[in-house]
Amino acid sequence: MVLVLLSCPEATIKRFEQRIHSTDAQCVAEYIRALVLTNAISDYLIDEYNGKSATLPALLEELKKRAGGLDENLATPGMTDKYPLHVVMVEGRGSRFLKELVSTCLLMIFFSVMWMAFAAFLRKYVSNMGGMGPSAGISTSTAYSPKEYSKETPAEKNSKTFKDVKGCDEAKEELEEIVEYLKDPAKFTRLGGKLPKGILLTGPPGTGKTLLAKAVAGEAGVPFFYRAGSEFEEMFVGVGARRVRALFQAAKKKAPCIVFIDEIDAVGSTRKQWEGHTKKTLHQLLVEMDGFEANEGIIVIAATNLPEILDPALTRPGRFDRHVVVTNPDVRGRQEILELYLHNKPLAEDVDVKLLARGTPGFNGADLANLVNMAALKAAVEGTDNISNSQLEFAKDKIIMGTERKSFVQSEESRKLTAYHESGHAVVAFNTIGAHPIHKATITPRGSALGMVSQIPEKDETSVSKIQMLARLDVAMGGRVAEELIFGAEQVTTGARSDLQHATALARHMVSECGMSEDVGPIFIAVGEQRPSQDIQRKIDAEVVRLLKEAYERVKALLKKHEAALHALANALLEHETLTSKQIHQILSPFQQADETTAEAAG
Ligand SMILES: Nc1ncnc2c1ncn2[C@@H]1O[C@H](COP(=O)(O)OP(=O)(O)OP(=O)(O)O)[C@@H](O)[C@H]1O
Ligand SMILES: [Zn+2]
Repeated sequence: MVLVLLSCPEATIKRFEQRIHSTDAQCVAEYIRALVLTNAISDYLIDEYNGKSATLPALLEELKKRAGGLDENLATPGMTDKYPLHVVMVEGRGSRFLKELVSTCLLMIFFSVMWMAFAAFLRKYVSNMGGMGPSAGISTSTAYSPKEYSKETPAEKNSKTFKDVKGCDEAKEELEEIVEYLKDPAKFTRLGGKLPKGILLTGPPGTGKTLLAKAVAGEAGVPFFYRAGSEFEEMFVGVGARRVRALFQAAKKKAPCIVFIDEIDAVGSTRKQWEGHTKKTLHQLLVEMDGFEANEGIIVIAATNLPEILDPALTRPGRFDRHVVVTNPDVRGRQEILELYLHNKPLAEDVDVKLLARGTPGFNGADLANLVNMAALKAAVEGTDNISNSQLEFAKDKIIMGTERKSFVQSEESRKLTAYHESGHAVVAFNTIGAHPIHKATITPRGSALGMVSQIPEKDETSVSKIQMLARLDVAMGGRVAEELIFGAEQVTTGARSDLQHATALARHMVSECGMSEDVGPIFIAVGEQRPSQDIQRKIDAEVVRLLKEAYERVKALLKKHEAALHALANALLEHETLTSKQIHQILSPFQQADETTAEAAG
């Protein structure tokens, strides 16, 4: 039942007479009450009685009493506000009307919202096209129009300088000249200087290419226009080209300035030529590059991780003809980057940035920034006043291996097996000439690994000797051999899969790429490239197997000899879970000394 409060008796009358609500007794009563309140009852009665209204006053009196009590003024027009009429709508035709009303309203609202959303989408899309012109009736001031670009003067906002980029001194040196030019183009060209229009920064992701481009703009104090190549990619033909045009129009107004196009391979790759609109975008970019003089004060810097797939048209003289390589930082660079991000953070006494830099080979600038950030978060969560070595180590391991799986329940046998496996790697590394020093061993599961032994090279390696390669093979075998030695050949697990994968790849590399097998000879056969003859392939396979088997045998002999050390280390790992390089040395050194004295005694 729905109760509706109406202060308008006319509506009640109308609705009753249109028979759109129930006609049960209660409703009839309300109808009559409304008739009385509006004085319409008199007309009604006159009609009913064919104009005979003799009985009217009496009847009226009676109805008035029933409808509104005995108030004399009740039927007076204008009193309805004082006496609002409550209409009771009973389930049935009345409620159906209400339902219809509500559903019609809802439908109307739904369609209006849909229409508005569609209109907004259309507006945004069309305006993104970079200006259909006022004839289209849509504003051209979009994120990509020259107007917006010129509003964007990041010279003030972009406070990056060369001080914020570490570990790529050579790249910085090469860009120094550009900074000098941008500071005062007139002076530079007066002295006969000639500059490239376009510079291509190449190198792996996260090495600071974007940062470097920003620093050039920051050093010279000129505006920096940033666009990612993918932003020029659009569904509609011509949109990308228009955006390129808008970008250069804006840049010309702000010269001297830097235009930076990140991931230029998104528009300039040879692999995308079949896509018509990408071709148009690339063409527009070439037109723009050719369209300004080298001394106009615009330097276009583009970045890519994949220079080899770039369309040669882009790298032709007069376009991106200067290439600057930004490499992953070496150990000194890593230390500088770590110091840069750590300098404003409180550090515990035990933090050794140099060691941390040594322990992060392969990390790029972005990884190192991330490492420091993660360690700071960890310190905050643990509520310590400063960042400690263990927090930095935690962050490093997390980046290398994924998150520690502390909640992971491991059976005691599995823990024991992991402890011997990792100790196997460590004991071999400790006793093999050419192996990297051990940095840490742990049996805390992390990512997909149940444990790990990490080694740190003493310095960055540019080339690796055969003896070092063989040592790596041996260390990789250490885990599996220890499992077999302690638990028996039947009990070995799949845990050594990645060790074997690594060892096999290494052996193949030695044989087919580094000329480290006499049988195969000094030949280079890159995987997947020219197919060697079947004869050579057979030899390579045989040599790979031989190297692996020999390593296996060497390690077996070594671990048998050092079995006591293996037990000691495994037990320590089971007890402490993680051992530092110092602890490992303390455990293993006495055994080594004992071996030496027995050897001397025997000799
Ligand atoms: N050499 C470096 N010195 C200082 N910080 C760096 C360096 N390299 C990277 N970073 C940090 O990593 C972040 C990401 O680097 P950036 O975006 O410049 O790398 P990129 O080479 O352009 O990567 P991508 O190729 O993925 O675009 C930077 O904002 C900065 O915090
Ligand atoms: Zn292993």
